Order: sequence, then C-alpha cells, then structure tokens
Amino acid sequence: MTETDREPQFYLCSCFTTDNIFLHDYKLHVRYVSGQQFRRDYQKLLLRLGCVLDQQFEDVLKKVSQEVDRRRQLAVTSAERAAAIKRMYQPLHHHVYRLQETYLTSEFKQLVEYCRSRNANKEGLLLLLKVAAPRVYRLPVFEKHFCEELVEELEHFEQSSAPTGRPNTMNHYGIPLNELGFDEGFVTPLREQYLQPITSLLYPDCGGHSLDSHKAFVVKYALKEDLDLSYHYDNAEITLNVSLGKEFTDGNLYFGDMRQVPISETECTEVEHEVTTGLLHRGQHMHGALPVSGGQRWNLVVWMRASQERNRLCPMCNRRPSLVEGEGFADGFTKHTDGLLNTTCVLT
Ligand SMILES: O=C(O)CCC(=O)C(=O)O
Ligand SMILES: [Fe+2]
Repeated sequence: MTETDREPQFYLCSCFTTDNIFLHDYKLHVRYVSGQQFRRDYQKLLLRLGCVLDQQFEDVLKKVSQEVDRRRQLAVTSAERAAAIKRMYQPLHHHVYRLQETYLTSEFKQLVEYCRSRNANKEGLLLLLKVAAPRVYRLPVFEKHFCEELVEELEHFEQSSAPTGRPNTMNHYGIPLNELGFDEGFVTPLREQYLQPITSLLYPDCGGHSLDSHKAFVVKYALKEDLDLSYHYDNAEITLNVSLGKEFTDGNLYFGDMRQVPISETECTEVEHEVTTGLLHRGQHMHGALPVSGGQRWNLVVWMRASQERNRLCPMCNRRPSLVEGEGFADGFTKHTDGLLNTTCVLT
C-alpha cells in the first residue's frame, strides 16, 4: 500500500480538553486551563449568574475539572467501551448496522439520483426540497419501519449491561454510534453515497463537496432525562438530524443566525421534528432544542466534517488547530494540506 492509498489519520484539536465546557446550571460555555485561570475569568460572571456561595463555586470547579479529565481520557475509554460492546453485546436487529436501500424513502433516493446527475444544480434541487428555515432543509430520509427497528435496537442496547458513553459534550442521554459499530456499514456509506451529493449542491461554501469524516450519535429526550438543548453550534461543517420517534410532545428545534450573531439580535425560526425526516443545516448555524413535555424523542445526529475546511481554522476555538491524536475519525482534522487555499466558508 502506498502513502496515498492509506486512509488519512484523523486528529483532535488540543482545545477539546480546555475549551467549550458547558455548565448546564448556568447555561454557560467556559474555558479551563487551571483553577487559577478559571477563578480569574469566571468567578465574577458566575456570581452574577447566581453562583453566590463558596461551596457552589467549588462544585462548579469540581464539575469542570471532572469534564476535562473525561475528555483527556476519552480516546482510551471510548476504545475500551467499543471493545467491551463487541465482546458482550448481542444485537437485537443485526441488519440495522448495514445500510440498505430499502431503509431509504423513494423520494430521498430520487433526490440523490438528481444530485448525482450531470446537469444537477442547486436551483433544480431546491424544487425537490422543503426549506425549513433559511438554509435549513428538510429531507425525507428513512422509512418508518426502519426508524422503529433502529430505536428498538438502541433501546435494547440501552437496557443491556454494555457500557455507554455520552453522545457529545452537551447531551447526557443518547448513544455514540461509533462505539456500537455503526460507522463502517451504515454512517460512512450514508454520508459518502447519499448525503455528499446533496451537500455538494447545497453547501459548497462550507465543505459540502469535501466531507471526509463524521461523528454520529443518537440523542434521547424524555421527562426525568434531558429535556432540552441550549443554543449552540456544532463541531461540524454540516449536520444531519433525523427524527426517529418514538412519540413525543414539543421539543422543536429553533435556528438563529451564524455563531457571530448574539441571540438578542436574532430572530429565531422554530422547526418541528417530523418522525422519519431529517433536517440538514450548517454546523455553524446556531440552534437549540425546546423542552419536550412528554414521551420520548430519539434523533439520529450526524456531524459531518470536511478536513479541508477545519484544518485551516478549528471551529471550536477559532484558531489554527493544534493536532492531538484521537480514536477513529477523532474530530476530523488531518495533516493533509492539499486544497487549503481554495475554499472559504462564507458566513451568510
Ligand atoms: O435535539 C436535537 O434534535 C438537536 C441535537 C443537536 O443539535 C446536536 O446534537 O447537535
Ligand atoms: Fe446541534
């Protein structure tokens, strides 16, 4: 095998262990390098947000340093969990781990067919799609039966004794799908064969034509579990979010503006989750989820990454990424520098 045949190695940016640590109780993202820096940067702000007692501040500090430790150990603990799952977990529906055309709706397949055709263009594609909010598109992705079987599989996993990691740094409930073995046979072909033809036309300015990795997970909302999700942007160039069910009330998404614009200056658009359909949006498009008021909401989220874009500027710290080794696709950075100069993500 020559150097060019080999799969690229993917990296994290070192900011993963210092930046964007989310404090749920204060709805605040913080940076942590040391206790001293944290006190200096956040004690006054936290006081204004209601963190008045010394003990409360100490509790925050403890939570933050635990989260930093979790992130530092994530590559190792995630690989250990994946190995344990492989060893001990017996899937209920083996077939859902391998993408099949029958899982996809005929509208979705037609849409992809159009995008693959020689004369395809954005205007033509927009005639086949629903616009849910500015530059947010609704796609009829999966058949209902497939969504039901996937949720059954994930519930079966949840109820097993196999270890589960957190889906991302903000949601507490859900499942990282790479640890269950969904990447190779399901998410990678979905991204490469079906989503990339669409994103190439819709988001050529944000790496839509050069997606080369992803992080996929399911999020789960229910009373007594996570109810909502604060306003944020994703560690992704483009995100697909598909509603899998089950039955739920409320829990709409809302979209604001790009991340430079504060929410106070933004008119948000609310978008309903419709079971079986997906919402496609730019990772840097700020969004959040309103609380569910009943039932269970399961969503498949695929954060798609384009190393060509993120190698120039890490979307999480806004600096040139400083590469750290990680597991699998890590956070989608590579050492390759080809094509670095030919695209810029225009923020509109
Ligand atoms: O709750 C949702 O559907 C949104 C999830 C989301 O925004 C994310 O995981 O990045
Ligand atoms: Fe998100």
